[in-house]
Amino acid sequence: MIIRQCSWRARQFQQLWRPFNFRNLHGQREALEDKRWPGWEVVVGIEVHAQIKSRRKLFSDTRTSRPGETPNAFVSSYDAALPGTLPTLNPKCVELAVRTALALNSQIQSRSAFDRKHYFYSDLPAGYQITQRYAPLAQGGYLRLPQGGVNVRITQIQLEQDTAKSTLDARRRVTQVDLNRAGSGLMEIVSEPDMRSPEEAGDYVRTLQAMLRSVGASDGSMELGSLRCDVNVSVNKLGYPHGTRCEIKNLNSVKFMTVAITSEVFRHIQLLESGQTVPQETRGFDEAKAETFKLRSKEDSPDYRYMPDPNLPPLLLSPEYIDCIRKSMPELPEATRRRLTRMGLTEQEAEVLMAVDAGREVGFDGEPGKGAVAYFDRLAQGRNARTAVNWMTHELLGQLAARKETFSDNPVSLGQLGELIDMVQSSKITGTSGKTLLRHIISHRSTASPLTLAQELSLVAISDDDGVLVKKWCSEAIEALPEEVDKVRQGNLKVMNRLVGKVMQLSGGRANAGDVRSVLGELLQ
Ligand SMILES: Nc1ncnc2c1ncn2[C@@H]1O[C@H](COP(=O)(O)OP(=O)(O)OP(=O)(O)O)[C@@H](O)[C@H]1O
Ligand SMILES: [Mg+2]
Ligand SMILES: [Mg+2]
Repeated sequence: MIIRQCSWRARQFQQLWRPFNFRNLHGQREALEDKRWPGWEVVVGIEVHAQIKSRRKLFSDTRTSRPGETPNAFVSSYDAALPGTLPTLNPKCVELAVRTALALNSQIQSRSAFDRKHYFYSDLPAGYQITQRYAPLAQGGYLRLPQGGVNVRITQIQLEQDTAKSTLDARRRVTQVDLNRAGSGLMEIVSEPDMRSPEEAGDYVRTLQAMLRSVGASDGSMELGSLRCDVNVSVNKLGYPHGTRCEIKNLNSVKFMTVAITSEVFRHIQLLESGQTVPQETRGFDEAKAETFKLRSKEDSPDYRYMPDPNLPPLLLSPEYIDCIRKSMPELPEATRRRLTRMGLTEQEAEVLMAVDAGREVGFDGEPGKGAVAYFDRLAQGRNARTAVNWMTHELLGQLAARKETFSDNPVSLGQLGELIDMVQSSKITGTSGKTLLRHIISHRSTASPLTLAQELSLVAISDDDGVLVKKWCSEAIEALPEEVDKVRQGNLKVMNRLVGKVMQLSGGRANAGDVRSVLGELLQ
């Protein structure tokens, strides 16, 4: 009885401490030595700006645009900051930010508020950006990294406006401004300085990307600019307090981010080892040189003159509203992984489906996008999950990859692949014919039913109840390949595959490989 009580208490204690299980009593992570910089500890904190995947902008009902669309085509008078225009908050943006906060175990504030952050730059028509620096939408929380099981704590999640895009034309000495992006919704997700290596920072961003996509909040693409990271880096001697941070801006891939952190770490160590101090700076990253460069020092940093926005009332969220969103939350990556393996998929197969899913574009305003996991779920309904995953990963994804196409180009409807699998399972067509049929559907972008196509392409399995046809093809194969026959008779059973292949060729892929093997076996005895 006592033992049971103890283990119950231990479990409770463990659960209570789970978010902080890699920390000491001061809430800090235990320092680990890294061979690349012995004696030093690296500290990274990341500010992520994720574009909210909403149809409309944050405070106007103008459509959001993609990079590459006609410049200045999606701009309302509010987005251009014409005098007299007023903001109206888009509830879809709030909903997607709340989903994100729930997924990050963050406390959603029943009252949050909007501030103006002032600075003058060509990409900011109003001269200020509306943000939530002082009373953010959500505070606290953590993201669990699958590799190593580290929890990165979240400081806060705030809603804010995106800026316009300015491009410098050096030859003509002009700056061109495209207001399409101005006023689109962003979430700033600020992490605590909890990461301890460039690789861990990379894991954090990748895990966050997958989470944002799974809840439908953002496309989360660094390459396309829908996810932008400001990375804060500092170093300190092991066991000492954190050093001075430098913030690196404008990194457009996870790979460059890890390279930038590594080079920044060595720069800090070099400064400190030569007896200098690290000045707090904002820095850029030169991809060609793989090193960071100074943009501005802390002293030059602008005074943003924050003030509450007088045109926007506080944002009040009721517990009922938050509960309603909690109940309609899409499945998070960790839960998907668990569910798929419980369905009988190997971890590797689950990873393949989820990696394909992670690369997808999400739907607008939280609508489900065209995901590989959702496709698989419906394909597996009423069918064997293993059969479904084999067809989906090896055949469908395999054939698409061979054509250098991705799952978002997939022309095979769920109905078509389902029917095709059922035809193979009920031996209406052979597995080989099924693959041929799939290749035909993909290459011709055919929308016809697989049964009709199988008839047109003469792929329907032969009705050979007494096995006369199979026997005939087997005898022909034996006659055509005497050398192989000798080898099989001498006990080299691997060569049997060549005979089976020959029969398949003679039958146009319509013979059943199992039947062929047994008939060949009988004839060669
Ligand atoms: N010593 C440190 N080393 C590395 N990162 C740090 C350190 N101290 C703080 N950070 C990180 O720096 C970031 C600070 O972001 P925050 O948005 O609060 O402020 P900011 O960068 O001053 O403002 P802005 O949003 O205008 O860029 C956080 O992600 C935090 O974890
Ligand atoms: Mg910030
Ligand atoms: Mg910052």
